[in-house]
Amino acid sequence: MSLSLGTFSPRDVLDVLLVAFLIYQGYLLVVGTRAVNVLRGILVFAGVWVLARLLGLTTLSYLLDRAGTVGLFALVVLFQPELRAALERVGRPRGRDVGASGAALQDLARAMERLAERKTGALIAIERRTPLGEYAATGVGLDARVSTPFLEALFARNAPLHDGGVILQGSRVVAAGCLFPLQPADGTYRRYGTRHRAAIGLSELTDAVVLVVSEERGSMRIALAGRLGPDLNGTELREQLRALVYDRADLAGTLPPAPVPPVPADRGGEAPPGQAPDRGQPPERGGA
Ligand SMILES: Nc1ncnc2c1ncn2[C@@H]1O[C@H](COP(=O)(O)OP(=O)(O)OP(=O)(O)O)[C@@H](O)[C@H]1O
Repeated sequence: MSLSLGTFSPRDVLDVLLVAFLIYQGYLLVVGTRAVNVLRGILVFAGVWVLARLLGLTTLSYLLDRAGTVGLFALVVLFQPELRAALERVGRPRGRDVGASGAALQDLARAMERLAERKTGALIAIERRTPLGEYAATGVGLDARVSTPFLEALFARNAPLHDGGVILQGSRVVAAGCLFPLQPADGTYRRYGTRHRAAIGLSELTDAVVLVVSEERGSMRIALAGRLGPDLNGTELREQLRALVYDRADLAGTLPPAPVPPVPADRGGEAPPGQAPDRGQPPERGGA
């Protein structure tokens, strides 16, 4: 592309617009996921590299040059899930019912309430911009309308697909019995069981809104952007769902985090002074 205005053709404009569109789509794909942090790291790296070149720091520039070449390959490995998600998004058939409706919200919230009342554990991920195809592939593919009885039946004890997570795309249930990535057991949420850590883990790697009903406590919570929110009642759940999914808002920063239970001394931590153990949290377990 020529930089001279005289030779700046409509084709160049199209070229620039397409590149801008691709960059924007890439941004939409990674925003709200851990890839954003990696991108920030790359920007810092690039900044240091430019600075080293400007200042004529030959050894540092040489090292960063070499690291950059290797880094390109490392990026492909590192961003493999995001790259796969991007291709999946491009190849996704159009015209399916991927838009969520108010009726689906009510049915979903009602199902959550009923599951919580009966203390039936449940894990439901709602896809937003990051495609969840790779996680759906770990379970059983479905194509059903979101409805209260259907969701209740999926998680009913002894139901064949009650183990694992369910994935929703808009008003459709697209998979059940799925394996979500577990948040490491040595992280902030180490006192939580695997259902909660799977919810947090998926929300950390994608921008999905992940709902959890605790079998032990009958509580309803939302995991978003790697954080687990507090217990919600039905009204709060509906409000959050409407804002996060059905109005397509980006409220990743506004989800109030759940209080993190103190770590007992026998696990290398101490309860903060004067703080009583939080009996509202899932109890310690021997092995998840
Ligand atoms: N990686 C995972 N992906 C999806 N679901 C999972 C995963 N790991 C565990 N689960 C689900 O969580 C269930 C076990 O939950 P567990 O009791 O360990 O967690 P918890 O967070 O304490 O939840 P609860 O409060 O409901 O007991 C499993 O039976 C399974 O259905």
